[in-house]
Amino acid sequence: EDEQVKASLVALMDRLADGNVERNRSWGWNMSSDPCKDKWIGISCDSQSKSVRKVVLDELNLTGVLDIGSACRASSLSVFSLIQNNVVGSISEEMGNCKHLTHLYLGGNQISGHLPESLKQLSNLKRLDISDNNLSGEVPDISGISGLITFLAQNNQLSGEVPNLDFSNLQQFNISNNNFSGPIPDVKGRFSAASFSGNPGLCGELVSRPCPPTTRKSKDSSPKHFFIYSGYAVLGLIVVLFVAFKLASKTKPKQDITAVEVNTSRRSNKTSSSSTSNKSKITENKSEYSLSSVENGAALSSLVLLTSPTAQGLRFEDLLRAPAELLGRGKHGSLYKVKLDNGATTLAVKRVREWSITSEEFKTRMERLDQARHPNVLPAVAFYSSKEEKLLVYEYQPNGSLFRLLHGPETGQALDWESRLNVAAIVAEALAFMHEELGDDGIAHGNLKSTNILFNQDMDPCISEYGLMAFQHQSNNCSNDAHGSFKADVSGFGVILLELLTGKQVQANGIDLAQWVHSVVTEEWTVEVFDKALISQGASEERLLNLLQIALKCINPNPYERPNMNQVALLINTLKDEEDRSGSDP
Ligand SMILES: Nc1ncnc2c1ncn2[C@@H]1O[C@H](COP(=O)(O)OP(=O)(O)OP(=O)(O)O)[C@@H](O)[C@H]1O
Repeated sequence: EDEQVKASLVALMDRLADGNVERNRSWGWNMSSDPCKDKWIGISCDSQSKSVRKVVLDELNLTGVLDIGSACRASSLSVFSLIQNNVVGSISEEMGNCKHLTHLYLGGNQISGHLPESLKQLSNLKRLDISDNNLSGEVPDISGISGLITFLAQNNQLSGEVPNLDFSNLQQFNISNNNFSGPIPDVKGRFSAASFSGNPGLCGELVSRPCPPTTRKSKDSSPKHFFIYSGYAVLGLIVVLFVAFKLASKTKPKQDITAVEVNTSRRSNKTSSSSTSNKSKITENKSEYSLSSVENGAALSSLVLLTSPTAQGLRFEDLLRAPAELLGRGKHGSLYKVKLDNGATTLAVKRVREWSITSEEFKTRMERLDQARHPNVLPAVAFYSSKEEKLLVYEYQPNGSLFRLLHGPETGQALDWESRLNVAAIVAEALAFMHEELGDDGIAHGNLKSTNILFNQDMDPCISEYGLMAFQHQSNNCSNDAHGSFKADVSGFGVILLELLTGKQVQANGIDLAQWVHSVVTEEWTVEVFDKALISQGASEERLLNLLQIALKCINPNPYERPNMNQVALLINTLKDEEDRSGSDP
């Protein structure tokens, strides 16, 4: 397999160099040497598996033809960068092989032709830069690439409508100087006219050009579109009929998409009888579910379903009846893993005690949180509130927490430096987004720590339990206003960075991690701080130190001197970009 990877890379370089460039012998890139061991120029490898992770060939004056499909045969390739060469050719459909790509930088070349449909298969893509080329045609529908944060396509001849992207998630976006047409979508105030200028066919408030009412009509009336839309209509009808059939076959009338209240008092008798009849199935933790308010049939107690599709049709009695396994008892409550529909759906139910918040306030908070969506923040799917207790229902995340990955039985070996930096960047961005969205509402995370960073099915980190607890640490953070709770999140994030850098637990054998790091740094033994696994993997000491500096800023004892999360995210992203672009690191 290694030989095949090598052959693909050599083929890639043969076409890139294409006889125009006197291929320097010291570059490597030949069948008689090894891309990782012999450090071919522009190649970075995973230090453990010795597989090629990055190809960065920026500014080498390459003038040949791009065959990115070849590079993607190096199966674990995550970064491909070819900025500012004079490479020609087009991007082939074979790019669909690049499933692991997170960064694709092709800016400043002479690449022509259409963007291939296979672009949409790059589901892990975070940054795409195709700016300053000769690309034409429409951009394929890449709305399914949920984690995309950079889309730079300026200075091409691309046409069609503005790509349908999640603008609330994008950090960089530019399609200026192309031939895009039609209305500019709602960019959530994140981008200015400069990102759209030089496209005479675009209209909308942002470019001060009103959209003619016929823009869509004329397009939609073509026979092709008629058939497409009739197809959709028939499909929609089938779905509606299927849903109606499903709903009719259930005993209870069901809920609508948005927050629907299920009054538990009406079925309290059923609940108590069914919970008795199912006792044998339920683990010993079941007693934790015997919510007194439900048993008493309190009129206002209800399970509120939020907008997540997982919540649809969820009933309180289903939760009560299902087998529940206690996962942990934290400071603020207990957490249960609950399996529904014979294990087809697994939920995590958090039971919070002693939270002095009225049911009304709690409801407003939960609904506000439901509106602030970020792909790396786990939303609650439903909640329940009574005077005595609150329940929060989340989707169960099968891949454990950052705490487990760093300190669990499998140990932090599994997480190399690049992955740790990636986790830091993703969590920082997600937290910065939430702070921005919920700043006016004063809702911070309130309890940020590595057990609350969970890995989803794609092994992407997600912040869980956001806004679940009112701010708890005022006394340590000198402020008791909402501002203080955001600064406490920054400090919590700083401690997570320390865990990533040191591989050590926050509190071990009575030693506090932050204090320990401070003392080692003060005594100028800084390198001693870092996780030995990172050093032996050959992680760049300079970037380890840079991340440590950011962590120390975040945990500054004076909350007013801590940066805000936007600043932190920017610093970490810059660091990550440096790492991604560093062709020479091991
Ligand atoms: N949605 C989820 N899916 C899978 N595991 C989860 C989920 N939510 C929490 N966990 C894990 O369950 C365990 C217990 O969670 P819990 O929130 O009770 O603990 P904690 O975060 O240590 O405490 P607390 O949040 O109360 O301070 C933790 O290891 C956490 O990582």
